[in-house]
Amino acid sequence: MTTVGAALRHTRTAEDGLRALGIQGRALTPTAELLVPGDDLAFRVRKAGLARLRTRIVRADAGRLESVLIAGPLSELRHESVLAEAGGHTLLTDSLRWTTPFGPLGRLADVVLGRRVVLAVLASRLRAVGELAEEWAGRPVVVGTAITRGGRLLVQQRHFPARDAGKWELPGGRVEAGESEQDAVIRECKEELGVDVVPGGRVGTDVPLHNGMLLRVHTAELADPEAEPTAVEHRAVHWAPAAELGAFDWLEADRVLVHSLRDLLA
Ligand SMILES: Nc1nc2c([nH]c(=O)n2[C@H]2C[C@H](O)[C@@H](COP(=O)(O)OP(=O)(O)OP(=O)(O)O)O2)c(=O)[nH]1
Repeated sequence: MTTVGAALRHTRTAEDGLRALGIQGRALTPTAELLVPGDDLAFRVRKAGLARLRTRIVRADAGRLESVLIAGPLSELRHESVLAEAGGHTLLTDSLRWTTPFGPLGRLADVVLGRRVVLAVLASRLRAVGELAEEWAGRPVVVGTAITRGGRLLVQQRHFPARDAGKWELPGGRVEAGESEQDAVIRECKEELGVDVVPGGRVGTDVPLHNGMLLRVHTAELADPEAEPTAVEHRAVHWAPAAELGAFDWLEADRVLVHSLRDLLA
């Protein structure tokens, strides 16, 4: 489900899903490939007689992507995509609510044109999400660990390789052959921080990495709450409150998880 969640947040899904129908859509925030709250999308929808629309992502976590209209010829538009596990599959439910400002005539255009376009866009987007999620599903996984204590998150500063030196990340590393993700979390935290942790659930969506792997973050608590993690392989470790999380010079992939990590602490 978290891989589907990542595909749903990917700018390629938003753009390709629409392009297939001759609708031009583009993410206005190209710095991240996964959309984060605050990112805007711009659309030009000729088929429905609508000129330009601009929407803003207001939520992007493991189970939900939400956007609202911020400019365009509708009085209101809200799009929610909700993911749920269903018998080994991931179920995606889309709901779109919009209001046209043109009275009865607008409502007629809605029924005749609007709904048809919306359904076609959703079907095309669903295909794009499925393709991307399938492409990522076989990737090797890097686990990241969100260790929390007293409303703070443990973050660590990399020492190497040179291009990442000074950047901040979560403890973790590659899952080895035959190892479960939870076991990898326990092993990496022992190696990197010298502490035992108890893994919990998941946080945020997966994040595709440029090296062909998939970053997947698990929550964890210290087995001994009094234990002090130390920087065994890293330059520094730090317990960060939610308000500090936006200020770190994160590895690029972690940046798109900051809002989910903040929610975890809230
Ligand atoms: N551990 C960790 N790795 C991350 C994060 N974000 C991110 O992009 N990565 C990338 C950096 C690396 O390309 C890859 C895993 O790196 P690593 O050096 O921690 O993994 P490892 O211990 O298994 O690697 P190695 O030293 O055995 O070569 O994942 C993160 O938050 N934590």
